[in-house]
Amino acid sequence: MSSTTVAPPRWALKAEGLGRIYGAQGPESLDGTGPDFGTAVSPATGAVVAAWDIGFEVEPGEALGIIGESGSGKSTVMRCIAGDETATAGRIALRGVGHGAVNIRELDPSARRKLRLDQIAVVYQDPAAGLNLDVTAGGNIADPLTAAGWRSYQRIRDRAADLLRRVEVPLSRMDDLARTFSGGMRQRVQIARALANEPPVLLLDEPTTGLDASVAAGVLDLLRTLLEETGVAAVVVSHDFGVIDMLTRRVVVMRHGRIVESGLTDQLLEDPQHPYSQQLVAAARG
Ligand SMILES: Nc1ncnc2c1ncn2[C@@H]1O[C@H](COP(=O)(O)OP(=O)(O)OP(=O)(O)O)[C@@H](O)[C@H]1O
Repeated sequence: MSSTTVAPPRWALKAEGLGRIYGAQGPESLDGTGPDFGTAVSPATGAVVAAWDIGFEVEPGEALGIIGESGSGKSTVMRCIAGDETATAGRIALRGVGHGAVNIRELDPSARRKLRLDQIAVVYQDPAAGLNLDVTAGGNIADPLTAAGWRSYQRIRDRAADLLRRVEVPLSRMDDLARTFSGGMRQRVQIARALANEPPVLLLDEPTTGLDASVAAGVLDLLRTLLEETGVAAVVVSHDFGVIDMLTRRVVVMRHGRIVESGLTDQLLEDPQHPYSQQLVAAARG
């Protein structure tokens, strides 16, 4: 008897031909845009081709970096994967959804929102985007747990305490409002909340950009440890090669909405091929 069972893919997240155009859709908006033309704005229609033909795979336990200057489209890619906005082209698949056979871009909004409970978590640059500052640290972590069906008050509290311990926030602060926390502490609570339901995919958008250098270094250290320990598939968006170097194994370089180069982070830092990557690496070296 033949079996039609499909083996699950190795990757946890795959993007293929992903695109997001603001304004008129269609080929006439693509012409004259991208790195070769030095602009993401269509000369014909004025549409902004924020991201086009973006593709990559991320395996469990692996972190992929997306680097590029402001406006290159990296946050757009992340927001399309997170479901914060809708891609206008391409395919996004998760191993945890139909063994990767479903294009989650085509799910209805409520099914898409549900993925944020147990499949994809996001850490935003601004902790206020990922936390309710008028709720306690413990309450912020309890939120995704109760949304995912946790009911026992004690179990939720124990889990929140566990997570706070992991991100090195003193347990004595568990019942304080997030608003009373420093920037670095808020970011740690946001990370704890993102990890609460053990999502297979974690998206980090400039996770340390708003922090003082010494505080950022501590958060980066924590993230590196957590990425190693949890086996999560992570995408790290940053304009800073220091962050990408510390957290990721592979990287894609974006400019004017397109990928101009991709490869192993170490190799790309050592020997960038595209002139734009060379420029970014030279800038990072000071
Ligand atoms: N809602 C929108 N409407 C029109 N254009 C937009 C919108 N959001 C983003 N863009 C444009 O899309 C392009 C890519 O923006 P995006 O935020 O993804 O870049 P980025 O590389 O993440 O930059 P930054 O680091 O500054 O956030 C930019 O030209 C931006 O102006």
